[in-house]
Amino acid sequence: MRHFDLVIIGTGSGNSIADERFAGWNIALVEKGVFGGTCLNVGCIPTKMFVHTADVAGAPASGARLGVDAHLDGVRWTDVRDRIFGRIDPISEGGRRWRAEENANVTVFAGTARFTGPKTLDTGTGETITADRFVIAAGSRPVVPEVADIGTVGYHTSDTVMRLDTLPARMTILGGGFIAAEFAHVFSSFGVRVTIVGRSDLLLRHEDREVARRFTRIASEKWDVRLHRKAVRAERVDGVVRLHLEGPDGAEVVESEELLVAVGRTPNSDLLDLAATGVDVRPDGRVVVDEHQRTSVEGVYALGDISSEHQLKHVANHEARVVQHNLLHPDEPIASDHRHVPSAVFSSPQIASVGLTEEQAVERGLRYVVGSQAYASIAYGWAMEDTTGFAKVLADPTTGEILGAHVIGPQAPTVIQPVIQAMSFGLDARTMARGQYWIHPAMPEVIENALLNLPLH
Ligand SMILES: Cc1cc2nc3c(=O)[nH]c(=O)nc-3n(C[C@H](O)[C@H](O)[C@H](O)COP(=O)(O)OP(=O)(O)OC[C@H]3O[C@@H](n4cnc5c(N)ncnc54)[C@H](O)[C@@H]3O)c2cc1C
Ligand SMILES: NC(=O)c1ccc[n+]([C@@H]2O[C@H](COP(=O)([O-])OP(=O)(O)OC[C@H]3O[C@@H](n4cnc5c(N)ncnc54)[C@H](O)[C@@H]3O)[C@@H](O)[C@H]2O)c1
Repeated sequence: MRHFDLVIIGTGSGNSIADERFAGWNIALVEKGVFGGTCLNVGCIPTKMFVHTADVAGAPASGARLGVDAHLDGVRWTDVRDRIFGRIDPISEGGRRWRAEENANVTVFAGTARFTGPKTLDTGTGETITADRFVIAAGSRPVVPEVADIGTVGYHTSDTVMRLDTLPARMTILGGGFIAAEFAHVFSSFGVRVTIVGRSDLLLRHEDREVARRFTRIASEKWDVRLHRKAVRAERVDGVVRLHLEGPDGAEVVESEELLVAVGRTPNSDLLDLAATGVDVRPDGRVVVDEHQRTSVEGVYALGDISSEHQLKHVANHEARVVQHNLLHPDEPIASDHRHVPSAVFSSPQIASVGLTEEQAVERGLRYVVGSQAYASIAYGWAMEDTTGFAKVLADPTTGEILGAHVIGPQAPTVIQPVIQAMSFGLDARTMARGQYWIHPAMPEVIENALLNLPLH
């Protein structure tokens, strides 16, 4: 049985660990799918390439009210798709080849890994290996809900929907979270009629409620948004998917050519037989790790979607850097910093968030004040004639410590970054607002004004 210094399971964020400092280590990489993981192949990167294209496709429609009459002649779907994956696929293949052929100390196994004993791994290629150390970076996969006959209709998930052969006339999206919001924007901008079916009362319900309400209202004006619905059965009749729902008004059916399932992602821990090596797993499937990303077994680390409460690439990258350090310096381990994890939804409008929502501040019994600012009342937002965007900041009324920030509107993921910086480095709201120049008339003035509007003592 071959023995390695280190085995890394998953080539998403795990693939970044083995840099030149590991040149003297004998390393195995095990990957069951496409090299490079979710973000590169089916996640952040292609979705944002589609989102940018959708923003361009949507621009003519928004020009008329500013006096610019433009017309969208069409979207060449297969050209868009092939341009995007024509750029992505070679990166994935190049990364695989580099590891497999040019890294003398790395062996790549193309198989589904599974533990068969303590620090003993079946690589799924016919070879079982052992190692002193393991990194479990096997990510997550889309959940498919229990809806009768859903398996028979040829539904899509985010793994497959970006490679459709043709654009459907209509698309039903089951789920009301990140993926639903982003793909609704993409496909509707390309001319697809979108219906979103959600279980709860709001889209993006984990966002600050005011933001989720605003987004749900805007979404309902563009898309057919059906909330408080339970999908009970699916069927495909003459090429049309019929999704049977139960809702406040009883039974109803939504018809479309394609169904996209986007109801969350589950950690891939169940594929790994982790009990065989003694690694503890939570009831929700996440691998248990401490602040140093160490699992319950000495020398075995986990990172990213398989262990984190945040299924976000910047978190997985951060944790990979922590694991990298701790592998090299096990006696001086560093801890992951999960204090202020931001996130963004690249829909239309865009949303960004960091820290506590108002609901979380209430739940925790914290004293807080809110400063809000509409985009319409800062110069650039006014110039754009934006009518729906706003930023809100939550702070401690006495110390001015920033507790959270939520932005919905143009460039939200960029506009929020100074608040992430302030929170990370302990800058209070007053100092942040007054202690620096804010370029006039730039979009971050929406943050400056939200800070100035905080009723601090
Ligand atoms: C559509 C979509 C859009 C997204 N957009 C964003 C975004 O804009 N911003 C953001 O921050 N995050 C985004 N995310 C989330 C982000 O992609 C993930 O949080 C991140 O990629 C997780 O990285 P990871 O390394 O933990 O897992 P992954 O990148 O998923 O890597 C895990 C790898 O392990 C492999 N694997 C699994 N099981 C086994 C096994 N048993 N044996 C061998 N190999 C195995 C998998 O094939 C996979 O390649 C998006 C996700 C999706 C689905
Ligand atoms: N921009 C980004 O950072 C980005 C983009 C896409 C995905 N992601 C990551 O990927 C994860 C998965 O995305 P997602 O949108 O699938 O999950 P999500 O957790 O964001 O949203 C899932 C939604 O589906 C709803 N739902 C669950 N079961 C349902 C059912 N049976 N019927 C109808 N609705 C149901 C939930 O209430 C929730 O609103 C996200 O949580 C996020 O961490 C991030």
